[in-house]
Amino acid sequence: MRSAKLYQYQLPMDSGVILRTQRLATREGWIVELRDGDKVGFGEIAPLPEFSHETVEQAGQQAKQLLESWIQAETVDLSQALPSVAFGLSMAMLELASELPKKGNYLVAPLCSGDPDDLIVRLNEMPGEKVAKIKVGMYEAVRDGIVANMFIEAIPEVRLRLDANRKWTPIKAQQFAKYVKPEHRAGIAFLEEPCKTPEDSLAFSKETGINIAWDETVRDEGFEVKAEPGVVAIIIKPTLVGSVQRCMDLVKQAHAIGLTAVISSSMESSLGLNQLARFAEWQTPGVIPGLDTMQLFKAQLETSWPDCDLPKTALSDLEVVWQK
Ligand SMILES: O=C(O)CCC(=O)c1ccccc1C(=O)O
Ligand SMILES: [Mg+2]
Repeated sequence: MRSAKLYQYQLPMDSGVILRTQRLATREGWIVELRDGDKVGFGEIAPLPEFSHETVEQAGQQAKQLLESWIQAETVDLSQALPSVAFGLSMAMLELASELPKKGNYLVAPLCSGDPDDLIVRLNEMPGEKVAKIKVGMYEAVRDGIVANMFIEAIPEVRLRLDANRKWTPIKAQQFAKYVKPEHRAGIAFLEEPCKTPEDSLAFSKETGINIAWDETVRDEGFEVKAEPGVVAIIIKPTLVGSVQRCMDLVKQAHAIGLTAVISSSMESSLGLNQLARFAEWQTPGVIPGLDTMQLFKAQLETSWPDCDLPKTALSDLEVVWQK
């Protein structure tokens, strides 16, 4: 006997969270709960403003329709579903089928969006591989180059993941590269999406010898995983990409040609983030995921994130907006 519930959540965010052009004061989304006999599975559907093409309302609408068919039918076709809906529902189905392993990779790449000194402290405390993620392209390219150089000099074994989110023109990207000494360029594991177009990013990598990774490009229409000079990784943000199956296909294709696949957050609540940590441990073992986004919230939801002291809202405190 199947039953399902859709909960609505709103969680307060840290005051400094800016997404592209807007401040994100509250994170909003839906949690699905699927039950079959004594089995249960949860999933989070949370379109990210400025990144997802669908709104929270559209995702909620579609989730209700698909839940309706899940109650009635054996299988539900998620191939045409909105990415956030496909991800949340497929994750709930995976958990319901007891196919999502319990063990998670909570050793995330510390994200530096503020004071570089904080990051130095966190990196020194980090066991094993010292991987950090730094946003670049927000201020002067020259400043970004100096910051990257400083990190590599301070922690010689560091593996930086820099993320320009397609902000630079070829000239700006060159200005950045000029400040990273050639002998330090290996300290950059990769630079995500340096330029406004993939072509410019490929040219940048060729000219500078700095490895790059695709993130936005993975979500471009017609994207295919292929070997390209200078490209070493693809970033997979499941909420923006789609179903668990689609994400697993991407990981498999990346591995087949020797690329690193990095599972990354789209600012899911602690419930969704925990599932991503489990998904990352399962699908990309040994690779540090990009999940250091709990610090951007002021509250957790249902599942605790390791070592996080933020107050927690239980699912039972949320409004159930649909159930069958
Ligand atoms: O990838 C990570 O390490 C953290 C997640 C992250 O950077 C991010 C999170 C939400 C939306 C966009 C981005 C981004 O890649 O810029
Ligand atoms: Mg990015």
